[in-house]
Amino acid sequence: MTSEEPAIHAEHLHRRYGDTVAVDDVGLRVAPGEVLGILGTNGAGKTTTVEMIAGLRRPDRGRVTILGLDPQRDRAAVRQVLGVQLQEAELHGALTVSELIGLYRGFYPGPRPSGELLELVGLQDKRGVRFEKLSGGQQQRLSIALALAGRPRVLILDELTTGLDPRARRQMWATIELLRDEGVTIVLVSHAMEEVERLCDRVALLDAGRLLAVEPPAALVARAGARNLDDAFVALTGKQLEEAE
Ligand SMILES: Nc1ncnc2c1ncn2[C@@H]1O[C@H](COP(=O)(O)OP(=O)(O)OP(=O)(O)O)[C@@H](O)[C@H]1O
Repeated sequence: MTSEEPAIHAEHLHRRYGDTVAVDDVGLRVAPGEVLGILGTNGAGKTTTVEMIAGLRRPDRGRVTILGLDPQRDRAAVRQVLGVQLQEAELHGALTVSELIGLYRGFYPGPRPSGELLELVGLQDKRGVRFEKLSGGQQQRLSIALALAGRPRVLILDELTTGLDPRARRQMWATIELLRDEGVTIVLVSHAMEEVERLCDRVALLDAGRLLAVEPPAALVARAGARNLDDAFVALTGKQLEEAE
């Protein structure tokens, strides 16, 4: 980490649902241009954490800034710099791919061209197809294109490639690499070790709402005395990470 201002700064985040403590005192600093992976078993608190970072869920305690802005208080300004793809996007099913892309591009002053967005997610030949007629994987790819419409400087992706076929998954990785080269700061919630090892500068390990470690993948493997990230995850959490396909 450098001493420059972090792109994302989360401090002491805490969130409870009834009796369940979903996120317990989580702090993260993500440097500009960094790709941070968030790994954890089902229910570890990954989605709640990224929703709080994105300003979509209010923390019970703690604070977040994105490029120095408060995602709750400075909503309009944050919307201009942040792209978010969440697990289950709710989009208007009767609108076509082109219409949805046009709608989202309209939110931003200098949006990415439609053709470029479609190419980034491999949906060039689906322009005229209604959202409800797309396959699950295609809907997911469209939600990623929509997250990229405003050329975000910070991007939050919740399970980027879960449910995608191998070809679409590789294409999505290439897209992330391209955005990384453009200097976009990316938070990537993932269940796929190969994805995390390939794309992420550091990995945040969440378990039962608590942050166990934030380190480069290789450092986590070394610290756990493991052979690979899979084994390191088991060694550090005592749990097996199920691949959510
Ligand atoms: N809206 C909600 N109401 C009640 N409990 C919730 C709600 N959302 C999440 N939880 C609980 O909070 C905990 C953390 O959930 P969260 O979705 O953040 O985990 P996750 O790591 O993203 O899980 P997954 O890998 O399954 O997506 C879980 O125990 C979950 O059951």
